Amino acid sequence: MKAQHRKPQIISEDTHCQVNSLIQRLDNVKHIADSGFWISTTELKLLLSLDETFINSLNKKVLSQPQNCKFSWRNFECTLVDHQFGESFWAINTKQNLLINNNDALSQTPTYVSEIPDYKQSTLSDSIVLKIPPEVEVIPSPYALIDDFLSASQLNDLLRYTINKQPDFLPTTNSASDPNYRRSFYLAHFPEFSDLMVNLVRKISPQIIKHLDIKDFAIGQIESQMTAHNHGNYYKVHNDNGSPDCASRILTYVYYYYREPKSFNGGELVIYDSKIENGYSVAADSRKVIQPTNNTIIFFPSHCMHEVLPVSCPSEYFADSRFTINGWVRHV
Ligand SMILES: O=C(O)CCC(=O)C(=O)O
Ligand SMILES: [Fe+2]
Repeated sequence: MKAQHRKPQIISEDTHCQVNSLIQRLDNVKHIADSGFWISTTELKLLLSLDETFINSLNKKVLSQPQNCKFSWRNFECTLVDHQFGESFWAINTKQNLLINNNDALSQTPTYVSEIPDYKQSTLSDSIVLKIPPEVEVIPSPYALIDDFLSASQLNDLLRYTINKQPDFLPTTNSASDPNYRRSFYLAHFPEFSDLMVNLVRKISPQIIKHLDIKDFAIGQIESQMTAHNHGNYYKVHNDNGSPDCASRILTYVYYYYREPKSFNGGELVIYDSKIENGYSVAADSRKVIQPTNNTIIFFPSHCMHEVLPVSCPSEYFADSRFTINGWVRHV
């Protein structure tokens, strides 16, 4: 069959205006969704150009079934969130994984999600049947990495110092009741290098705080510890400010170093994004995997869930360990 060539259609001025005003309207809705502002039913009617019949049925729904009262409009979801001064208020969310009957994709007819049966039972039929897997908002975890943090001679001295201190390293403990939560060794007292590291971290923290978009805070104490992860060592998923004595930790830093050539594998730092579950911030499925590269330092918010994957260090020599100086920037 011959390919059919069509003349390109010339878009009229009128169509052009309609397209522009549609884009403007969708942008406005997205703006409200992104800002998290609540809007009243009257404002919603204007914003989405909803007709009177729909608003009447929506108001009925609000009265009869205020829980889980939501409806879809294009790729947005409007959810009833509050009543104030006799007015209903709505939050708008952008839908992520929309599974939608294509015929309806352009329809502006809103659909009550609460009228749709169970998600699993839904089929794509002629009627408006929308999906909606339970939507979970994932909050990405930010981090900042700096390469070549110490000079070559500082790194060299630090390595020599660390290896000489092997007899003073102790097995780590953890506030979790599970004794298998963490396996590694630490040194609490190393003034020759903790002062150096804490001073550098104090100097750079204001920039990091800005970069990570962390709400500005007055920097107080900065803690530091030296750690060694050898064969089979790890640290399971945790955050660094979950117990009352750690609650003022805002920023975590981890400086990585080791003897070259590198004689271990694994030991990646995994930082999980967050999601809210039953009012608590928990680890989402999405994560960033950070290689513990020699002479790099990483910063991330202390509330983010993270873990250290198991280290394989065939020689089992202490000197071949994955070493860190890590710690926390507290608010005053
Ligand atoms: O060693 C690392 O990469 C992270 C260590 C850690 O999470 C901690 O000490 O709290
Ligand atoms: Fe940690």
